Amino acid sequence: MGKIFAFYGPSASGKSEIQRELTVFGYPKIITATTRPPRSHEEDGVHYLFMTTEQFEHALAEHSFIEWTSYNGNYYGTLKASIEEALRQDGKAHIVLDLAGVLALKQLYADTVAVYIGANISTITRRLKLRGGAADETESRIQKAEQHELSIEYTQHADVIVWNHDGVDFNDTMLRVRNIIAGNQTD
Ligand SMILES: Nc1ncnc2c1ncn2[C@@H]1O[C@H](COP(=O)(O)OP(=O)(O)OP(=O)(O)O)[C@@H](O)[C@H]1O
Ligand SMILES: Nc1nc2c(ncn2[C@@H]2O[C@H](COP(=O)(O)O)[C@@H](O)[C@H]2O)c(=O)[nH]1
Repeated sequence: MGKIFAFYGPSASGKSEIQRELTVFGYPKIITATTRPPRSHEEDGVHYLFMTTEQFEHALAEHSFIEWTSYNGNYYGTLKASIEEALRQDGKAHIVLDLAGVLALKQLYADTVAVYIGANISTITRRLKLRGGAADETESRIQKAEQHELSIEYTQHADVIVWNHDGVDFNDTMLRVRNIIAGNQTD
């Protein structure tokens, strides 16, 4: 049976970059679904399964998700089928969720490893402003980070914490993450 590494943390802490690198190293990514519009570089079936609200609500009515949430006015959810597929394989798969999603996954699959990817607020602010997009959404992401996602209440559920703010060499971040997945380091 496979094992799942669930990454969570504030916006722009580097979760997607880490996932991208892990797929290069052959670790399969579990793709979640969203109704958020794709960013300019994002592809359907690679970054997310991009759905219309109608498609998402239909899947919800069919009980296709093991968990789902609403964030900044968009739905996000984890398809039961994608988790089952990952677990059928013997390898180690990774997924990006919020804390509630991680806890829901852990409840179903107790050996899920929760990996918090953090970055300080100045890094988050800088990276989000660089990403561009709607100013009110950027502000909301910064506020969520400041008020919740950097708090001890949020980080305390992690099995392991990795800080990836400006000044941390991304190669070192990846080395740590790969060691965690290989089982060489858990704290
Ligand atoms: N160690 C690092 N040093 C410098 N820049 C980084 C580092 N890690 C990630 N970044 C950059 O920060 C930006 C945000 O990263 P990424 O999209 O992976 O964050 P995220 O946590 O997935 O964000 P979100 O939850 O908002 O989707 C990207 O432009 C990425 O290239
Ligand atoms: N509970 C879930 N949270 C999810 C899922 N897919 C992504 N996310 C989280 O949503 C926010 C916003 O993501 P973004 O791509 O718009 O920046 C972030 O915290 C993700 O980790 C999911 O299926 N379930």
